[in-house]
Amino acid sequence: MADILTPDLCVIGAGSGGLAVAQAARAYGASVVLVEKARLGGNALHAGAIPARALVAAAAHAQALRDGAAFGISADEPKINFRKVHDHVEQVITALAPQNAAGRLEALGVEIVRGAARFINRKALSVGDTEIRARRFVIATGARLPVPSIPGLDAVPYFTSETILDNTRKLTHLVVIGGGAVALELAQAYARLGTEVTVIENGPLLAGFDPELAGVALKRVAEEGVTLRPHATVTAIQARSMGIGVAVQNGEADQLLDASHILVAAERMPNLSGLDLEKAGIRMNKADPRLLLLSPGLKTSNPRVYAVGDAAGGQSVQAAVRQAEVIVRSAILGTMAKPDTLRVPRVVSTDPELAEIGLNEALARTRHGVGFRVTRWSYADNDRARTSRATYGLAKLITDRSGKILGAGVVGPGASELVALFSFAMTGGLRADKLAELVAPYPSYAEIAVRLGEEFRRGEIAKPLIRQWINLNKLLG
Ligand SMILES: Cc1cc2nc3c(=O)[nH]c(=O)nc-3n(C[C@H](O)[C@H](O)[C@H](O)COP(=O)(O)OP(=O)(O)OC[C@H]3O[C@@H](n4cnc5c(N)ncnc54)[C@H](O)[C@@H]3O)c2cc1C
Ligand SMILES: NC(=O)c1ccc[n+]([C@@H]2O[C@H](COP(=O)([O-])OP(=O)(O)OC[C@H]3O[C@@H](n4cnc5c(N)ncnc54)[C@H](O)[C@@H]3O)[C@@H](O)[C@H]2O)c1
Repeated sequence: MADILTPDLCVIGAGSGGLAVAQAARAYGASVVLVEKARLGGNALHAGAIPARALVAAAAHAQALRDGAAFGISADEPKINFRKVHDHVEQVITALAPQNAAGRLEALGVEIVRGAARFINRKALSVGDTEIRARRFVIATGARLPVPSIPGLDAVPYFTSETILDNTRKLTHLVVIGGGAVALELAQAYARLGTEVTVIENGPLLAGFDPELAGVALKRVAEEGVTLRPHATVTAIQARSMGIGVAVQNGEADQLLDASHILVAAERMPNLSGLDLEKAGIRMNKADPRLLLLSPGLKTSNPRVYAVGDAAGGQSVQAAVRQAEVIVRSAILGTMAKPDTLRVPRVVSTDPELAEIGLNEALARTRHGVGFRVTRWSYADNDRARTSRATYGLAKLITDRSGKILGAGVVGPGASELVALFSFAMTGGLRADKLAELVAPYPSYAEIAVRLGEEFRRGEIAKPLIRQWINLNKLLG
């Protein structure tokens, strides 16, 4: 070994999670070594959130032209130049890359080591000729997409939810395997860019999201021409001289689709291969051996080693960033905490956007039985939505009987911004009726939060005890 480094903290992986840990640890004055085998910035910058959002934005422009007639603006069917759409996506990545550039991180005092890390024992890992003996380690190696075992899939070329973001060609008929957040937003984006799209999902579409809210998003995706097949199975894939045959079973019925391309957008799993975890005494979860065995505070079975982000089973940038704070406090200050996963917003970037925080109705029913209230407000009753003809949206506020906000869900324009507002209210411990005191610009989507507060209050006033109190006050003059 040529070099031996002995930092306070060694972070493996420079994606959203690893970068958040490294920067927070430097803020506490800890010495940090960051190991990265590919590009700084990880999935979100190069093959996830950012390129996907940029593609969705390009597709929204195409759709706006089609939807213009209702606003008195007519245009021909948009002409899509896929090469230029891809250039736009690349330009967005290039513009954001300096935030994660080596120079910026080094200026913060983070030492970067290039290469693939692997543990050599419980207290050290190696990267090429460099040995790193750190006081604490953080596995921030992200996720990978295991290929579903579908007969014939290995014999045809296919995109994954990451590689499709590099595509520069028009696709004729894209068959999407998977019906989660990533699948649906890419399906709608490709349909808007002129591709015929069929989504095949084993179970329900957008599983885990409030079905009433998800239904609003899915209805619009289907109305725009995406064929949605929930509870369907791809049974076989056949290479043909022209295109790809996809055999689908949906209940009793069998169907053979003519696809030009396939997108695999099934679950991503922690990327832990090549780390030699057993040499560090790091064990896997018995219930699901694809996952690490982790304490609530994200420590592995080796107390020197933590995991963050997708490697720890998180599935979003915001989840990784929340976990990073908890890990750094534990590793540097020795405090015990655990990330509150429910406080992390869950978002689907379809149009309309879908966003949830905290408990949704189904989770509230499981945890609180009948001891909770759902307050709704429709975008049809919001003046800003009327001006944009976006009246199909819906917001739901979930509270306990005393008005404590347990969660919120929104489907409609600006859903993720609105959910950020509810997140702030929950963090500040504001009760639902306090939302009525928010002074929102007029007309704005933020007024939906105010209306939910007023609606909640109206429900309270209707309670017999409160009515009696009001009447008593009247009698007292
Ligand atoms: C298409 C798509 C769209 C998405 N959209 C969103 C979105 O809009 N919002 C959102 O919040 N999330 C979104 N996500 C999820 C989000 O991108 C990830 O949750 C997030 O990037 C995870 O960050 P991470 O740091 O855990 O992992 P990553 O960003 O994957 O970083 C892991 C890093 O570790 C490196 N690495 C791996 N093994 C080693 C090793 N042995 N040695 C050294 N380095 C190693 C990798 O090269 C990589 O750079 C999306 C995902 C996809 C696929
Ligand atoms: N805007 C955002 O913040 C944003 C955007 C995208 C994704 N994300 C995050 O990424 C997470 C992961 O999303 P995802 O969509 O990649 O994964 P997911 O796990 O939510 O969905 C994968 C789907 O594929 C299905 N599937 C698996 N194998 C299949 C097969 N052989 N045939 C048919 N269907 C199959 C599963 O049943 C599942 O519904 C989300 O939960 C979300 O937190 C966030």
